Amino acid sequence: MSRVCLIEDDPIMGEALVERLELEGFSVVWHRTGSAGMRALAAGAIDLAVIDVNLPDLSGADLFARLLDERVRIPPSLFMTGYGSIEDAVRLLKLGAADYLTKPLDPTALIERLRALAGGKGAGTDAPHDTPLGISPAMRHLAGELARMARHAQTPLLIGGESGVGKEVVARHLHRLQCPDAPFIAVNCAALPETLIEAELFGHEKGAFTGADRRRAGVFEQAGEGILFLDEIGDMPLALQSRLLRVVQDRQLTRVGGSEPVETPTRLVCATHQDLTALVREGRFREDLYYRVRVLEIRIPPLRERPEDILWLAERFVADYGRRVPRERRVLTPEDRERLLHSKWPGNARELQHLLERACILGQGERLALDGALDIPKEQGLKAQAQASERAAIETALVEQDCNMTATAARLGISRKTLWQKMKRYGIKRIQ
Ligand SMILES: Nc1ncnc2c1ncn2[C@@H]1O[C@H](COP(=O)(O)OP(=O)(O)OP(=O)(O)O)[C@@H](O)[C@H]1O
Repeated sequence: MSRVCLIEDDPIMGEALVERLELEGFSVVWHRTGSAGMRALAAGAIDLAVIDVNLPDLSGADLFARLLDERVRIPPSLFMTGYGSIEDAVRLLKLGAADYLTKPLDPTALIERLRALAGGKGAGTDAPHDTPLGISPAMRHLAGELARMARHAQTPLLIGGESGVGKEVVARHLHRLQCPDAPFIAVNCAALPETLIEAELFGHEKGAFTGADRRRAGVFEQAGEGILFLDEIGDMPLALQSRLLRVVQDRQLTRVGGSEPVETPTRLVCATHQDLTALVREGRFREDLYYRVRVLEIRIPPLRERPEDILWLAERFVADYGRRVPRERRVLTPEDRERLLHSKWPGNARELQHLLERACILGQGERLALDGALDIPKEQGLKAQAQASERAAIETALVEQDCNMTATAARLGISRKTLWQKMKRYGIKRIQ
């Protein structure tokens, strides 16, 4: 059953719409202010939104723009505008709204548009936007598991799965379900130098080591009652594993150079693309910590094992591009879809995302340029693949930073000069 979020302040119209939508088989949550509606949309688990443009606290257009700024995954949204507010409607369409209907509203037209947006299947069926993680049976099941796990707010969770499969996306989804108002802090254990991990995790007291000129909270403390996401937990050095174990066991930590214990209510969510059992057998991961971090466990299947999600993800990535670069709205053709379905996606969702980003950037009009973007044959070896991935990263950063060279270079962690040289080498043009 499709879930509709109705944001409408008029009590009579609101009541009537709720009644009609429910009669038509939709499940409805009704909010009378823009801020309450925004919170509901940000919390996810909504398939479609119907939003009045004139709300008491903020306009529907501002609500939509704010959600975009916060990079919330917004469900297909229909706006209801008063007669004569066509400018608002145009602005909304440019921002990525699905459509608008003018008041006085024709409820039957509204239902038809909602059915079309729910995948043409109507309410009560499995719409493409039914879950925030994917439409495959595996991802639907996983979404259900996460909803249950969210109720056990202190139990550690281990997320397994190949690289790029969406482990952080799943952790963030759990956060939205469990504690959207508390922090979500992500740390990649593989990316931190060994000497820094301890202070980064547990914080340090003033004078704990050279350069520690003030007390600093570690990520555990920063996460507070929220979630600490430790990515690549298999790469954590053994010495630190025992410290982490004590913190998870005792639910308190001691800062580096300190002696006072500090309580930690944080939920630990760890992720790994490695086989932790094998690491335990090889003596590279502590067995006791292994049991402690995997009290709850989920494994995200690779994309090739859930082909139903390929086009679902693809549509989202293309729509994301359209939201970020509204003047360039691209649409997948049936041939594009066919080609995407036939790839094996060894790099999973991340590979699909990079490919589509690149194909959108290179595309023209409504067409994506899948040619070339798709053909990075593995036979060309690691160098060609690394270059293709470097090129995609540069193009993505350029789009995200609106082609601002300084910001793009900073985002990529390289100098402007290096960025220019690489753009020249790859023939990347600044697209304004
Ligand atoms: N269900 C999803 N919906 C939308 N985007 C997704 C989904 N799954 C993955 N992605 C996108 O794919 C990319 C990779 O996802 P993510 O970083 O969560 O993977 P990961 O498994 O944590 O990767 P790694 O093992 O390399 O850390 C991200 O940019 C993410 O936005």
